[in-house]
Amino acid sequence: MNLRKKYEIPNDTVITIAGTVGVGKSTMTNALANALDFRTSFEKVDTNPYLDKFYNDFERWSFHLQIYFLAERFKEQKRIFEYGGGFVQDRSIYEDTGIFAKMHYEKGTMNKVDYETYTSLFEAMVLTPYFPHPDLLIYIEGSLDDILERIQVRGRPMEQQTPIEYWKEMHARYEEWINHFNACPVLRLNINDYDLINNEESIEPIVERIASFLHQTRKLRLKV
Ligand SMILES: Nc1ncnc2c1ncn2[C@@H]1O[C@H](COP(=O)(O)OP(=O)(O)O)[C@@H](O)[C@H]1O
Ligand SMILES: Nc1ncnc2c1ncn2[C@H]1C[C@H](O)[C@@H](COP(=O)(O)O)O1
Repeated sequence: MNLRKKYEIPNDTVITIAGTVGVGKSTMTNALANALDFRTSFEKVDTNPYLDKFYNDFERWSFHLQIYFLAERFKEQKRIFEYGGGFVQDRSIYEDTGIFAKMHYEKGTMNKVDYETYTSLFEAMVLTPYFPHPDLLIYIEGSLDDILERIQVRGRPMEQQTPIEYWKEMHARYEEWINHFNACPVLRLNINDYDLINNEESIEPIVERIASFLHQTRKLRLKV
């Protein structure tokens, strides 16, 4: 059944899914798009020409990778706009700068000049009135241990071989980042509160929460 109609979710809605690597964004993107009959926008991991190289040598490839991701996400943003919304997006553009680029700069694996070049490009592209922000960002959170286990189970060698310290640092940064994020409304979900793998039905209460959240934020926006 199309839950979008049941819960009166506008068909131009754009939902973006945020959260650390392995937390379950792609799984949520598929389940939600399926339930709402929306299109999906995924990060391309297998065809990314820099990702493997990046995991082997952060310093050498972090700038190239950030530019690649920025270009890819911007193209996706354009596609979403051209369709007039009705999308679930796997990972937000805000995480590229707020988590990844910042972390690599602060940890010394991206140099200052590259970081400044990247952030000025990001700001020119994203921090403009012409850039449409999503209607909702769903932030998925879970314990570090659960996430490390998921990374192992999923089995991308480049991630499995990365030291745990990297994921620990990222996990802590995500908590800090989401507590200050204000580019669009945020709905937080904990991975212990649903199980999309073993119980497909568990998407419905999530859709219900999304609907009530969207109706509230849209009403609030109409009032101001
Ligand atoms: N609710 C869940 N319960 C158990 N495992 C899950 C759940 N959601 C996702 N996973 C598993 O966790 C791993 C990472 O999920 P994925 O959606 O690829 O994460 P992300 O896109 O955030 O990196 C995958 O192996 C996936 O099957
Ligand atoms: N902006 C990014 N910088 C570095 N690495 C990134 C960035 N965006 C995604 N990634 C990596 C992290 C994962 O290894 C893959 C896919 O992410 P996932 O959270 O599994 O969807 O790309």
